[in-house]
Amino acid sequence: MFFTKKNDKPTKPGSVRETTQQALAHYYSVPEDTAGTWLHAGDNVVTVTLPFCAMSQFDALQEYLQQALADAGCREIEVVIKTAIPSAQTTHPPVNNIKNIIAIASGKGGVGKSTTAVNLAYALLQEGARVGILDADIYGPSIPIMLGNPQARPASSDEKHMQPPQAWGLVANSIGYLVPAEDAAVWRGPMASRALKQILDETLWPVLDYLIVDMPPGTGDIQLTMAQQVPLSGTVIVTTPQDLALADAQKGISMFNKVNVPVLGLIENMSYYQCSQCGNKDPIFAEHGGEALAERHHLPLLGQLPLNTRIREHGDAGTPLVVTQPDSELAATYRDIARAVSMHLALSVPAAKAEGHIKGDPISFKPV
Ligand SMILES: Nc1ncnc2c1ncn2[C@@H]1O[C@H](COP(=O)(O)OP(=O)(O)OP(=O)(O)O)[C@@H](O)[C@H]1O
Repeated sequence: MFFTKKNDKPTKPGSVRETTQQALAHYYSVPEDTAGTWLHAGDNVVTVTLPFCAMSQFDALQEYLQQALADAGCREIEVVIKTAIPSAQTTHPPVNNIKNIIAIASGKGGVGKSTTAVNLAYALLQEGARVGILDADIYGPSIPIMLGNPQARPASSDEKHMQPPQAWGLVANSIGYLVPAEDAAVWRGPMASRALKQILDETLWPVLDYLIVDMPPGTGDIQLTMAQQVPLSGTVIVTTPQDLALADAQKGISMFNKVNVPVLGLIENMSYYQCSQCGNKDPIFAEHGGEALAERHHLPLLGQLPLNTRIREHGDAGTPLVVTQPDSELAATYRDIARAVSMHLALSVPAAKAEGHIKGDPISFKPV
């Protein structure tokens, strides 16, 4: 896939810039012109500024580029790798301090959308991005429990704006922090979407590369209104491999297409059961469902996650797996998906022309 490392190397000799450009294009399977826009070649230093987060690959990428330069006879060149994530263009005005809002959606309930949203948010954080999460699941907010801070309350000094709670470096806001569950459960559609917009606009978000929005399940009026109200850079659809979930995921794709929100790809959750004792993989639902759906819509399958007891246990305990077991194979899979989401957004959605909405310190915000 486009976000994984290739084993063979280009051998053509050339200047520092040309060699680095070719090697970088090869490493990420992108056109050379694209790789060229990420490069600055100075006298003895080449600086690569990636428009996506991929911190776990920095060492390997640096070594790969250095080797390509050495092979081309360019010696003693320092390779510096950085990340600068741009704001993607959106049809609606952006939210202060947020570069990109990515919705995590599913046509069907219970497919693991919230679990995926939380672990993906931490995986993006581990890949070097600044990340927040917004629980838009007004009727069933589960993010506070999954972050282990259901008692947290956003602080407010002016009764108008909220300082979002934090958990392990992730800033978060949720209707679950603000009103008792039984109150929100009886809200009608317009009130629920107004509440979401209000939380989004009235939270004092620090500068974020990505705000992950955990959408309510389904493709009804509420979801449609929310998708229209929030300036989304893109959406990721979570599905399981069964036919029923796939049919609903298809409806989700159509809904976002209708409101012109780019669908960045699919994540197949519970792709197979993985025994926690022996590691054996068993496709208990169905096989290749996500792959087929992705192919049909010309979308990337951004990753596949197993049905694994540890994922559920960590979600229930409020100790997200990616945070508490960062060295596990599962956490590495979430990071692969995070890099794929970030890279796909950077490559497929044009960057905004200006970033006037990035103001810095949220304390300096003027009341709206
Ligand atoms: N890959 C997985 N392996 C094991 N359990 C999982 C996995 N993904 C999610 N779960 C579990 O499945 C249940 C439903 O997950 P989650 O709440 O994330 O789904 P959802 O799609 O957000 O649900 P809702 O539609 O209610 O918002 C939870 O108990 C969660 O821990």
